[in-house]
Amino acid sequence: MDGKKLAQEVKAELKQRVEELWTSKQIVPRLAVILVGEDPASQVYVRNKRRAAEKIGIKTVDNLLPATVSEADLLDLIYEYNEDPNIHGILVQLPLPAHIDEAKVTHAILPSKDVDGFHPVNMGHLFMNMPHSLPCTPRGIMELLAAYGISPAGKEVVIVGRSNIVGRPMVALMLNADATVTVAHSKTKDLRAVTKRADILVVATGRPEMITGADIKPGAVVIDVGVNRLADGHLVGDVQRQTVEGVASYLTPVPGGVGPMTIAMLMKQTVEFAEKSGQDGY
Ligand SMILES: Nc1nc(=O)c2c([nH]1)NC[C@@H]1CN(c3ccc(C(=O)N[C@@H](CCC(=O)O)C(=O)O)cc3)C=[N+]21
Ligand SMILES: [Mg+2]
Repeated sequence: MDGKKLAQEVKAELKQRVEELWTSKQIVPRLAVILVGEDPASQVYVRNKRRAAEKIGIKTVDNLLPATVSEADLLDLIYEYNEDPNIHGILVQLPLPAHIDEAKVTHAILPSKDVDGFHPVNMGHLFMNMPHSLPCTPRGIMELLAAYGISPAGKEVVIVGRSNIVGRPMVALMLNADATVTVAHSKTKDLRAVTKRADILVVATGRPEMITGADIKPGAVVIDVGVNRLADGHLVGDVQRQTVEGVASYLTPVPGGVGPMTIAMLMKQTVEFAEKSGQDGY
């Protein structure tokens, strides 16, 4: 499944919506991005986001804060953006340094500006099937499936990983799409028995190539969320491509699968927030 190509199509559509927003309301979508410290992987993502935004016509306001920044100063910056009517979305790149409480920071973002969908209010709305903002990676996966004509309705969906960023919101999205959902994780007893049941398998563990051809049902759709940089510099997913390719009906590549869709969904959500701006709260 070609996430890179679909992401390009999504971004081309967004560019048009951004132009229309300017023509009709003179609004330019603005996204505040906050990156703390100098983690090289995070810098790559922030750069990719900025590049994508520029092409679409979204303005990004980048904040590169030193790893030593205090939690209080970081919170103050978020409060400023919360109040600023020209900022439609706020993204704090995770992970944060150990001395900063990630929950406190993500909960400080106004839910209506929470482009990542990590705020408990947004997570709660998502689980009740009345979403305002959706976590970008799970949303990107749903759009990828839809683009390939794969409906989760009535399917056995197995999600490996239970993170707040991917696994848990993925449960809600799949349930909202009428799938039968199972979540496996590091304490699951017979992982292979569980993954082999899946019609659609979503793997988000951060463990390089942990899922092999022997772990999946023939014809399964396999979504690989992993982005693992190996010591030799090359990138692998959580799924072993060589052994899974021949068994699965569809597989998302790494790179070029879920990653580009994540960025496209971040852009989409920013545009949606800008389109809603000025309307009554939600
Ligand atoms: N608040 C927050 N929101 C996030 O959405 C968020 C975050 N923090 N912290 C880090 C993770 C990771 N993440 C990725 C996004 C795009 C690619 C991506 O585009 N990957 C390319 C390859 C890029 C490369 O070469 O390294 C691909 O898969 O083709 C990867 C990873 C978003 N995250
Ligand atoms: Mg885990």
